[in-house]
Amino acid sequence: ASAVEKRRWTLNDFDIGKPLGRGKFGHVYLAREKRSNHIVALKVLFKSQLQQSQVEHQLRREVEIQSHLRHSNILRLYGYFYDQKRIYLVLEYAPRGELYKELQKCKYFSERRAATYVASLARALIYCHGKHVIHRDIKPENLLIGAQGELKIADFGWSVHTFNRRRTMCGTLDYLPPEMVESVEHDASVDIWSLGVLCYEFLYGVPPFEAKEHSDTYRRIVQVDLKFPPRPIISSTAKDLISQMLVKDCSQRLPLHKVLEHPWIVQNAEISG
Ligand SMILES: Nc1ncnc(NCCc2cnc(NC(=O)Nc3cccc(C(F)(F)F)c3)s2)c1Br
Repeated sequence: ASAVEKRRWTLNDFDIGKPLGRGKFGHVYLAREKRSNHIVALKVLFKSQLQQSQVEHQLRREVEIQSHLRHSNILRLYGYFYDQKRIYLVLEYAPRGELYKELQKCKYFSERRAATYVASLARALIYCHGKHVIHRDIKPENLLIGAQGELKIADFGWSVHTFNRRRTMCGTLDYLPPEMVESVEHDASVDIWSLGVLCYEFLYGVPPFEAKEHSDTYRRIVQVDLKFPPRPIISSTAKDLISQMLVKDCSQRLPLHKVLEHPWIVQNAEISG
């Protein structure tokens, strides 16, 4: 099918299909752009809800940032349009759906599958950081699976250009590095921390600093209270990589290109085409 051409879309340009999922701000539907017959995902957001949450500027930033990103492990945002009450995001469709559902189903991933995902995310983040974009919200809920089983980072609603540092708190605390939890200056290395949290959760099925109370999670993060459970049995090289990413001092975290050279990744990640 021809690329989804950029033009002033209206809802009439699409045939709407089944619901794909629901996010905090709205539902996502499978859709087909009539002219190109291109299958897309259409996220429907209510203006009223965006206004009362005062996040319009974040949405504008997401559309702006995404219009410059082209990477096989980043879900495309082709464009947007709006009507009286709603804003519609025209997104690349990820045929194998949401990673967090896959993780719930499998409980945890094999070391090969986890390393393959971590390697593709590291490559996508190297690409983003090269364009001075930090995602800041890397977590299973924002990861989708493409037709060949490859990971796609989605939802740049919390991303920023690195020259302006933001201290906005977002969503679950689990993935936030100490400097964001303590609301101090932060830079691209926040994504390295979140990748370390993700790697741990891929292998154990739970994030490393999970606790019943918010305040306990907060304390475990700022103290980097990192413990590896006895089950499932995980290689020492995997634990070594995680320990080099979950470091309080953001300048001491393993740089993303070193993540790709780490023995655990080299020995376990399937090289994608
Ligand atoms: N199988 C699938 N294939 C493709 N997509 C699927 N789901 C949608 C994934 C998304 C990609 N990008 C997104 N972006 C936002 O939601 N942005 C957003 C929304 C509200 C407020 C804000 C803000 F204002 F707070 F920034 C920003 S959701 C699924 Br399931």
